[in-house]
Order: sequence, then C-alpha cells, then structure tokens
Amino acid sequence: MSFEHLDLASLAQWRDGEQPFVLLDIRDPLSFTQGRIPGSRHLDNASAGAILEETPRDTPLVVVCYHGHSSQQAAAWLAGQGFEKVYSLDGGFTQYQLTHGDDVESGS
Ligand SMILES: O=S(=O)([O-])[S-]
Repeated sequence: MSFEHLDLASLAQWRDGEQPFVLLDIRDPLSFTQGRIPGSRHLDNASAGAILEETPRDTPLVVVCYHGHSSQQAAAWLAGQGFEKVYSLDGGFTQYQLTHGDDVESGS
C-alpha cells in the first residue's frame, strides 16, 4: 500500500468533477485558519481518530502540506491505515495559493 502524487491540474479536475474525495490539510492550525483549499479538513493528532473512523477506506484522500514534502509521509501513513487511494498534493498549499489565490477559504 502506498500513495500517489497529484498535481494541481488534476486536483482542479477532481474539484470540478462528481467523484467524492477528501482534502486533508496537515499544516499548522493557524495556517489552516488563515487560508486553505475550500472544503479541506485539518488533519492533526487531535482530528485523526475521528477522520479515520468516519471515512470509508475507498474514499480518495488528498493530503496537503506547505510544499508537498511532509504530505508524502502523511499519505504513506494513511495508506497504512487501509485507505486505498491516497494522494500527496505536489507543490502543497504554497503552489496552490500562487495559482489559485482567488479560490482560498479562511476562518475556523
Ligand atoms: O510541508 S513541507 O514538508 O512541504 S515544507
């Protein structure tokens, strides 16, 4: 079990499509509150239990971090928890914001 990489163009297609998936943002809570990809959930030690419990293992997960590095570790971990389709967003939120700066959600 492992994860795959997802680029921003593919993410945009997914967001326009019908297929459900879950965006999991592992950045620090303040960064998450200040700006995130709309619809993202914050994944940290506190929320991991509930997310693992309520998410069917065949739901595709897309992990987002700052630059696309630490999301790979989180994605590998999630794959190890039995999720069948796990993706790490290449470029992370930083790249997303550069190219989709007008499509960012904020607040808690
Ligand atoms: O969050 S990061 O590991 O890409 S700097």
